[in-house]
Amino acid sequence: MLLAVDCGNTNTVFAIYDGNTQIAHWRTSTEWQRTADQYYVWLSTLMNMRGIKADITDVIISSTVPRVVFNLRVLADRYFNTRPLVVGKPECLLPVDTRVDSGTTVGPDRLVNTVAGHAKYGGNLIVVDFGTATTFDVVADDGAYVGGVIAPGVNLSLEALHHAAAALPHVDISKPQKVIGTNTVTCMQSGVFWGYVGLVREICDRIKGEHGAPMQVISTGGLAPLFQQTAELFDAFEEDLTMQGLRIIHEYNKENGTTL
Ligand SMILES: Nc1ncnc2c1ncn2[C@@H]1O[C@H](COP(=O)(O)OP(=O)(O)O)[C@@H](O)[C@H]1O
Ligand SMILES: CC(C)(COP(=O)(O)O)[C@@H](O)C(=O)NCCC(=O)O
Ligand SMILES: [K+]
Repeated sequence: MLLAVDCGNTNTVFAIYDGNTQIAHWRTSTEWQRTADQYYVWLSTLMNMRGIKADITDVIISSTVPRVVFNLRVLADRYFNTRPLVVGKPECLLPVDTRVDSGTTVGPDRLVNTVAGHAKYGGNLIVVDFGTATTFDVVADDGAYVGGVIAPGVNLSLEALHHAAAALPHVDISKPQKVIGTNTVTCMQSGVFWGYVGLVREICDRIKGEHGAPMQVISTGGLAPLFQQTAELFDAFEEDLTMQGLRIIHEYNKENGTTL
């Protein structure tokens, strides 16, 4: 079985695959200090609760937080006796090209989203991932990652207002019924929610204009369901695009004989 780990700046998701089938997934907060032993206690408890036998033979990791990779490597080595594939490392092959400025780093989550988007929807895509940051990944006709956009995340924007202004409280995001807020909380929610709807629409329109071919827009990430209610922004919603991509990349490396 495969253990796939998608580590974002806020949350880390672990998923277990038996072949192409996802058997379970669990989410924990991202903390670079967490040790391999701590991960294992947490993971094995959840696996036992679901009656999943721990016959993990392979591990694949995508992490936007470089520091957590060390302990995840130890987890794979100590408890599953395997060397993990780490997306972004030279030994991890990708089934798509990356065409960006030389010497630049692309977030592994964006590469993984590109792979999954291409596998399911072909080329000419914009993948919008509502995570800690909101990323727009542009997938070319042939499935290559050719760049994109990084915008401050939805919760990050609300937190920034709260931290910078003494009278603005911590507010959870939700879709306000009206644009005109009648109290501080609904004013802030309106600014971020409707501001975000505008941001997504404008960025996608401009990407489509520059790209010069019709494109499909796919949404994913923790806060994507919130914007799914504004249906006209997206052609499709994928709950776990990054996980799907990790499974595909693992399979690709197996088929292409990567020995780890
Ligand atoms: N179901 C949810 N409801 C509300 N907020 C959520 C939900 N899931 C995730 N979030 C929040 O959305 C943001 C992005 O989450 P996530 O996609 O897990 O981020 P990342 O991949 O960057 O770690 C975080 O601020 C997180 O707290
Ligand atoms: C843009 C990101 C911070 C998004 O991370 P996330 O919101 O998933 O935690 C991450 O993809 C990253 O660190 N990227 C490196 C720079 C780049 O992709 O160009
Ligand atoms: K993201």
